[in-house]
Amino acid sequence: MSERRSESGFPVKPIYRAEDLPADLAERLGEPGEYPFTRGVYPTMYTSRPWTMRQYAGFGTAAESNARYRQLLAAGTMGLSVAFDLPTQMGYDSDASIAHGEVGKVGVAIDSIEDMRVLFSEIPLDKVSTSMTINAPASVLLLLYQLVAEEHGVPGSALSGTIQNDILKEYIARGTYIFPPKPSLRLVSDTFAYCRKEIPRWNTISISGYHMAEAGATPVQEIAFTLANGVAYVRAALEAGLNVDDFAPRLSFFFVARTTLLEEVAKFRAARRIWARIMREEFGAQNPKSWMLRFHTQTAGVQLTAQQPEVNLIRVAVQALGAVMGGTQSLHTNSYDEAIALPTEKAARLALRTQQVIAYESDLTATVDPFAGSYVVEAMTDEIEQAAVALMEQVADYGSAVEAIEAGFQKREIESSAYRIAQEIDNGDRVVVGVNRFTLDEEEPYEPMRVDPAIEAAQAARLAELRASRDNAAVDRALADLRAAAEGTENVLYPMKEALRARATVGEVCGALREVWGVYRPSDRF
Ligand SMILES: C[C@H](C(=O)O)C(=O)SCCNC(=O)CCNC(=O)[C@H](O)C(C)(C)COP(=O)(O)OP(=O)(O)OC[C@H]1O[C@@H](n2cnc3c(N)ncnc32)[C@H](O)[C@@H]1OP(=O)(O)O
Repeated sequence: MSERRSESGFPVKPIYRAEDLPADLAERLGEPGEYPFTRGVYPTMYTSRPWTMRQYAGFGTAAESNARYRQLLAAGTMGLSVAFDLPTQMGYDSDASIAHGEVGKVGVAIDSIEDMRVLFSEIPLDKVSTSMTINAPASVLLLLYQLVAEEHGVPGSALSGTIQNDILKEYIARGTYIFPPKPSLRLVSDTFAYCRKEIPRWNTISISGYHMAEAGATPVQEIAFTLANGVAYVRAALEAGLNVDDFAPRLSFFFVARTTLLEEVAKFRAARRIWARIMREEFGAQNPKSWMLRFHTQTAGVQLTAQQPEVNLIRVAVQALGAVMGGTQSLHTNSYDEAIALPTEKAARLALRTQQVIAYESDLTATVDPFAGSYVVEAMTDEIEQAAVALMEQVADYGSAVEAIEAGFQKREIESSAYRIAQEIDNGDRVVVGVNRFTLDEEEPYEPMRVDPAIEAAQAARLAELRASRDNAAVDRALADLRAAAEGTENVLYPMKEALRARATVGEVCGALREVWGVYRPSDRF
């Protein structure tokens, strides 16, 4: 049999022994909840509270998504995770010509405070933590959330949640960027500063490797490029005059969980250790919370198959086990039909049930970091750590993650990994059950859920009504204030909030910033 290799490309030995453990294992491990956090960020981990079960959802109108969130909460989900449609993610209103055909497709369409009000209607914002997958316009959606919470009588100090707000990986892998890197990083730093004062429990960013992994990154590339982006955000915030311990405790991360469970557990442990060291040693952070890498995990969508979709239930369970054994803080388990279309209600429920079985029927919440001391997992943790640190040094050789992005480095590296994976699937070296082995002659029919195309017209009508009923002169004045702040150095979130309160739309606010900051055009070196 040919030599087995891990996803990161290292040989995997048939047997690991005590001699594979480092001599200083105890030091590398530390205690749970203590530096370097190899064993997890909290001393008690799931023995006192399981991870947050947080299912990413959103489609169609705000009213439809609100109904799905309430179903999820009733089914036992512990936090919300909002998916926005592409026009919202790109900072365009539903009636913009560029939005045509995309309204409400991959997430919910949000144009103004009026949609946001509907989205969170009858949801207790002082109790539920809400994650919003929004990047270039992250500050805009966060302020809309805060405005709606204030209407519910919930102050910013009582809000908890996360905005993805990770623009650098958009340039590398996800694609929903608007502005060039420099003003984008300024917007990120402004958001850090704003949240520290106004919404102190908010996780201001979710520095994400997930999308790079979906694009083909290996586990080592995933954590190295993500942590390198993290370093770039920290530097930008320091350059903007913030103190490291004032914002670092609220940085969070987001990774994938693949079916290669052992390597994934090692990856999570290695990532925690690298980040702790960088924050303490390189940036001199004093607050232990600044050293903690807290992360959300999503099971690997790219590994799901349209063929025999029920098999995905099994894949997701294996992937979720890896996330839990790796110490995730929050988890989304994919629905088995996600490779085909938006999840149906039943599929979404089953995905959540997968987490509940792990949390409440298995013994994984009874003890912390079950793989500690495992010959293979400890060896893999060290191996991934070393390789990721070496790759981060390659990024640093460009100056920072930003210059490496501009030179196309991360994208090229990820693409060559993706090519290797595709070749292995094609030639059968990589087994994908139901696709290149154990196939059926005829697939069973499956009825996917579809979004009603009529919602585009409905959103456009709502917008026309909004523009007719608001004080447009007040909106223009507020947008002028926002532009002035963007031209200067004042924190843009304060005038932005006033514009949104006056019912400026997401598209208008982003449009005002586009006028000042311009838009990013990727170099053709990619
Ligand atoms: C693919 C798709 C796309 O491309 O469109 C996407 O991107 S989907 C992307 C979707 N992304 C997401 O959904 C991101 C989700 N991310 C998050 O929720 C956050 O960033 C997170 C990873 C830090 C998790 O936050 P969380 O609130 O759920 O969980 P935490 O671990 O912070 O726990 C909540 C509170 O309980 C406390 N707590 C928890 N466990 C313990 C314990 N064992 N002992 C003591 N305290 C504990 C924490 O300190 C915290 O309090 P306190 O707050 O007071 O400290």
